[in-house]
Amino acid sequence: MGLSNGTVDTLLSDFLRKSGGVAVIDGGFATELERHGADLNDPLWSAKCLHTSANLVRKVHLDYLEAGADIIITASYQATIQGFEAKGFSKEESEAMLKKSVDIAREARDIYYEKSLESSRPILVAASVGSYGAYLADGSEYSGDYGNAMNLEFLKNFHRRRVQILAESGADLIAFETVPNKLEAQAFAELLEEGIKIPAWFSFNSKDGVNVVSGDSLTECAKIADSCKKVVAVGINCTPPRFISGLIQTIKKVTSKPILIYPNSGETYDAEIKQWVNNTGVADEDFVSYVNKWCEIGASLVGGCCRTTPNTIKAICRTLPARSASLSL
Ligand code: MET
Ligand SMILES: [Zn+2]
Repeated sequence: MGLSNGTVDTLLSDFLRKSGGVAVIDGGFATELERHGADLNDPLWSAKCLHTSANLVRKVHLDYLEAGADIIITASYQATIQGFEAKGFSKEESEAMLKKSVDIAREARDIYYEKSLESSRPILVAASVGSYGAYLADGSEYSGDYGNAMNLEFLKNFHRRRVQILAESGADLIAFETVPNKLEAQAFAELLEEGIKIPAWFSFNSKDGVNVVSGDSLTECAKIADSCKKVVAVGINCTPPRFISGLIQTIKKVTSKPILIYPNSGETYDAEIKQWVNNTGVADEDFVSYVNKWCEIGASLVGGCCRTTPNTIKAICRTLPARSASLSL
C-alpha cells in the first residue's frame, strides 16, 4: 500500500487528500545518522552509509515513519555515480548503490506496515537528488556559485544517468533538494522532460529570506518548477524557519502547485570547519510554533531538514489538527 495507482498528475493530489490535506515529510537524515554515531566527514556524506551501514539507514527511515512521517527521503542526496567512482567503485557498483538507496527506504516502509497497527496510512518514498554543489562537498550548495564557466549542458550531463536510475528504481517521486540556483533548476526541469516517468518536487534553499542562496530570484526559480509538468510540488528546504513565511508568499504568487516546506533548525553550516554553528537554532517547540502558520498561508507538505530529528517530526504531527486527531497521544 502507500502507492496510489494515479498518474504523474494525480499521485500527489491523491496522496494529499488521503493525508487530510497536509502531509508530513521526514526530518534531517544525515543529522540522524550522525546522532547514531555515523562519521559523515566524507565527500559522499550520508550516502557513505549506503555502503557501510545499510542497517542504520533503514533504521533511520523507520524511526521517521514511527515519528509520523508520510514521506521518507532516500539517502541518495550526495550519492552520485561520479562520487562513488572517485571512491573506487565501478560504474555498475555505483549505479547499484543509487538503486539500493531506494530499496532500503522501501524495505523500511514494508517493515513499518507489517509492524504498525495503523492500517493504511499512505507513505511515499522520495528519491533524493542533491545539487552539483552537494557533490562538490565544498559548501557550494549553500552559495550556489559554480563559477562563470558553468553551463546548462554540463549540469544536465552531470545528473542525467543518476536521475534516470532513481526514476526507474521503484521510488514514488524524485525530490530535487536544496537547489541553489536557477541554472540547476532549469537543468532538472529539462532532464525530467527526457522521458522520466515519475513526478518530482523542486525544493530550493535561501539564506536571506528573499532569494535562493545564489542570489537568483526565487520567483524565477519557482516559475521554472511551475512550468514543468512533471513537477508536482515546489518549496523550500534547509533554510532557517524564520524566513519560511515570506518565502511561501513569494512562491504562491507564481504557482498553484502544492508548496512543501522542510526547514533546518535555524543553525548555520560553516563549510570551512564542516560543522553546524549552533548558536542560532530554534528548539523543537519553537520550530513547531511556526507550522500551523505555514499551513495557513499555503504549505501542504511540512517536515524538517538538517539538525531536525524524529522528535521534531513528532512535534509537527502533534500540532497539525488533522493529524493530532488521529494520534492517540
Ligand atoms: N535529505 C537530506 C538530508 O536530510 C537533505 C540535506 S540538505 C543539506 O540529509
Ligand atoms: Zn538540510
